[in-house]
Amino acid sequence: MPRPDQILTVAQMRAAEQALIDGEETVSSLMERAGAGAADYIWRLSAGRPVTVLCGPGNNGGDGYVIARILRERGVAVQVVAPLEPRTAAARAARASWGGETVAHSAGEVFVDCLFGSGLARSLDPALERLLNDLAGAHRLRIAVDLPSGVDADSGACLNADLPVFDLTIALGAWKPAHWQMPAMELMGARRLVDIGIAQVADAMRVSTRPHLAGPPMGAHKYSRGLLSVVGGAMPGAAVLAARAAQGGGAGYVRIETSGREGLPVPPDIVLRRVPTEELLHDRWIDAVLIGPGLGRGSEAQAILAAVLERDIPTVCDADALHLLEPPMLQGRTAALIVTPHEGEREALSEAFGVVGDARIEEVVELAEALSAVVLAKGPDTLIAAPGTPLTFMPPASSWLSTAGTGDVLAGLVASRLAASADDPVRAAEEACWLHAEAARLAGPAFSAGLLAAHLPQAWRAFL
Ligand SMILES: NC(=O)C1=CN([C@@H]2O[C@H](COP(=O)(O)OP(=O)(O)OC[C@H]3O[C@@H](n4cnc5c(N)ncnc54)[C@H](O)[C@@H]3O)[C@@H](O)[C@H]2O)[C@@H](O)CC1
Ligand SMILES: [K+]
Repeated sequence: MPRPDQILTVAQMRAAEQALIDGEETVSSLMERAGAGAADYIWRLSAGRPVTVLCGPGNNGGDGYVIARILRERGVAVQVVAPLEPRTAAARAARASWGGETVAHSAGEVFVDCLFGSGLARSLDPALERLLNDLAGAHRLRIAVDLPSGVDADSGACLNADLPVFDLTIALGAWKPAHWQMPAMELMGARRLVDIGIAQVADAMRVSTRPHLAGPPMGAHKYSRGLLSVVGGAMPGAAVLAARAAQGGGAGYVRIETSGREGLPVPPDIVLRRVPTEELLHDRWIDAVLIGPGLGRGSEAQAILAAVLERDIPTVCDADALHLLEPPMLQGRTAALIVTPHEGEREALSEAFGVVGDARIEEVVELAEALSAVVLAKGPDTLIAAPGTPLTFMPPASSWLSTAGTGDVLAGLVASRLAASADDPVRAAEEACWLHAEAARLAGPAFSAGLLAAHLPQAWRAFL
């Protein structure tokens, strides 16, 4: 049985389809199944309203003719707009079985985009781009089949500057990377998947599914639930915020260690340890370390980072630490390392570690290899990469997370989950993202980072 969370590149999708065609299936039988699955969604959503289907020259267009035929059989008034003749045998057969006329333009209620799917090879020429936008603008409800036309399936790039936004995108057979990547994701509206019998592909990428988190067992104590040290630096507020979040992430014992002298607004339930740099983390019970939020970027900060990494304890590096990290600091390390860069930090890391990829997805994967670390590349389309492990895509979270300090909260959460389960850093990163997203949902619109952290205890309820 395929997992509904698998994400396939165009090449993997073609190979998986070919495997079915080498068996009992034909392109036409797959097209019939894909079209029927999409037609079901469209029929429900159109609720008796007339439907316009825009059909392109390839098999995505073929799906469109199947959808048009099935909707007409169910009594829906259907118009087909076909600016290009079908070019594949299966699409020609689907057009023949539709049998109806085609029109040059249509306006009304429901628009279905079957112009191009995963076979899009270049940007839409101006006439097609205009037609697509005109039709989308002339209908109330917009549905894209497999992918919105104009989107590159593998990278999530938009090949045209001006593409319409859809209410629903119906993915066929399996998710493609574009379904979970910006900027394409922003065009898709809600996403639904139609199963057409594609098998599970070995080493397929996946979209993260909601985890189940266990509460502490009956015999738990603060050390068994994980001891986390947050290393403070020049700007102590960020470390305190991260430590607050870490408490909400489930670690049993969260402390801040600092070699600085600055006054820290540390709440009474977070232990503060002031020690010289060479004595940082001198406690064999420490399960995980977080370093970076508020660390600073000077030579002192760099010395602290080097000393911390040398301790070879499971570590999360965020913020300033990502600008200071250099290959020699990781030599000889065996403990887990998680880095949590946003776009700018990821670019800095790529430069420091000599990583050059063609696209974000490849670059994140290569960065994980170069660092021998889990890379949590955060943003509206967060990716989690680890050496030798298929890439994980996180479903999008609230866009209200785009405010100062939410990265410190996420770093605290990742470190907290790592302290609780250092044997599986990918899982720790994933769990942290889910808690972060759920807390954002609960905190409502326009929240501050502090309020986000304050909602973590309630966020847990969604995963217990
Ligand atoms: N291959 C299969 O077995 C199945 C494919 N399915 C559908 O088929 C789609 C993929 O089919 P195709 O590979 O035919 O791809 P498309 O339907 O996306 O179209 C590709 C065709 O358009 C041309 N083309 C690409 N970019 C163009 C541009 N900018 N302007 C003008 N022409 C352009 C290509 O040369 C090719 O002829 C999927 O997205 C899905 O909707 C489904 O029917 C299920 C079965
Ligand atoms: K499409």
